[in-house]
Amino acid sequence: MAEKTLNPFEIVQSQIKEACDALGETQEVYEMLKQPKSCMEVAIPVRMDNGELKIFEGFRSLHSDAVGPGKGGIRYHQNVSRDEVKALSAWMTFKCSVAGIPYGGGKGGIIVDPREMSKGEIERMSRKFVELIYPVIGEKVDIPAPDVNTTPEIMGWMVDEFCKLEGEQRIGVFTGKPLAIGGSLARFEATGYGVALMMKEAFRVKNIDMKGATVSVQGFGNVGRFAALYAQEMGAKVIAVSDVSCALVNEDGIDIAALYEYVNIPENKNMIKGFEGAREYDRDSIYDMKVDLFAPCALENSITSETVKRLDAKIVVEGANGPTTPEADKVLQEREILLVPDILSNGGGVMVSYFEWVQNLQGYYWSFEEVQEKQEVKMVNAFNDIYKLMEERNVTMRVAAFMMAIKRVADAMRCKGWVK
Ligand SMILES: NC(=O)C1=CN([C@@H]2O[C@H](COP(=O)(O)OP(=O)(O)OC[C@H]3O[C@@H](n4cnc5c(N)ncnc54)[C@H](O)[C@@H]3O)[C@@H](O)[C@H]2O)C=CC1
Ligand SMILES: O=C(O)CCC(=O)C(=O)O
Repeated sequence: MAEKTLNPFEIVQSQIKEACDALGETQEVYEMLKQPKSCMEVAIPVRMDNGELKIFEGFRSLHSDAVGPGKGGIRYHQNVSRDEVKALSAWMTFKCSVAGIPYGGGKGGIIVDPREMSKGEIERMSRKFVELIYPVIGEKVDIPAPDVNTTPEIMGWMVDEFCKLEGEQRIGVFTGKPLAIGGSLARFEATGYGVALMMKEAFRVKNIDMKGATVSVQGFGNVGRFAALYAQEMGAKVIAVSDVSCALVNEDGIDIAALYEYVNIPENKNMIKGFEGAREYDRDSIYDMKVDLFAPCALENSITSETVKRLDAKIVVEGANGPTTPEADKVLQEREILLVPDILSNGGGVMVSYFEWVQNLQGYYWSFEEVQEKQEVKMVNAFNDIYKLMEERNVTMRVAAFMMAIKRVADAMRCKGWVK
């Protein structure tokens, strides 16, 4: 049977509806949350290296600022769309709420394949994008950060552009910056580290010893590589990883630290293909691995009604945003596979972005260990609260996470008199 929808915006709307119904929330709350407050669309002119002028389409969506300023990354990808950015901004509202940090949700994106551009072209496009979205971002308005294909270096150009327009230092307007200009220690590792912490909690509640437990990770970018690295450090055996180029399998465990070094060699272009410590398959073979835990850390719509049939795992921990479709969600539930949802499990990134922002505003910086300790306490508490709610209300962990998130946002909207 074909999927009802793979449109992430329709998917997030269905998730909001399900949680509002389970909470017995008012129609007003649903109406306020089912779409973003604003979504700016911009045409970004970029002079390419060959002298040609190209126009790229970009977006910045602010889903909600009920709890605080918008917060969320900027994605560069050829499949970015207005609906995708709107959906991602809504997930940010609920992710920040679950994380217990004082932000709403925002997200940005440009329809572009940065692999086809030079560094100079990417820099010019990034700076122009900031100039165009300048009216809707700010340290206390909406605070962007990295996402797919955007890096600390790009955040550096962006913050520089913003501060020039502002005429003063406002470095808290972007997070995920390089350390030399106000980035936080442990931000680069934060999302993947958080995913690994959530793996640890999931193994605990499922009574599976993490030492020697088998794990597969889809995606070996910022999130996937640190999820795999920390999972291995915590004792798990990462037997398969994949990225756009291929899947790598080694039943004795892949040496993730060595693979990390390998992808960082410039000629390997950030890809795992050609690594010698494992067998190579096509990238979708990752779905066929028998493992204790599968972590999708690439893009949306990875686990669909089709691919879910191939999964043989006891736990799924979502590193990506929106990797599981609602139909696949139901199948996982029927098969009693525990799913730790994205708005909880990949919240480590925005949590440490929040710590970066706090450090920027206070002008005083914490050590790597201090940041990771704060992150661990917050994430483990959130896991336990959501797990408890799941048991009490006999719902999935995703519905429980949405219920907790929506309740907090609804309370804020009521306090401001926006809804009854
Ligand atoms: N970077 C961050 O702090 C956060 C990222 N996320 C989400 O995590 C996901 C990954 O983001 P990043 O790691 O930052 O992006 P990235 O650009 O660093 O890496 C993406 C990875 O996915 C791989 N990939 C793409 N298509 C694939 C496919 N069909 N099969 C297998 N691998 C594929 C790429 O090769 C790359 O390894 C996205 O959904 C993003 O929104 C969520 C929270 C925070
Ligand atoms: O670090 C941030 O502010 C946002 C990260 C992000 O875009 C996400 O969690 O999806």
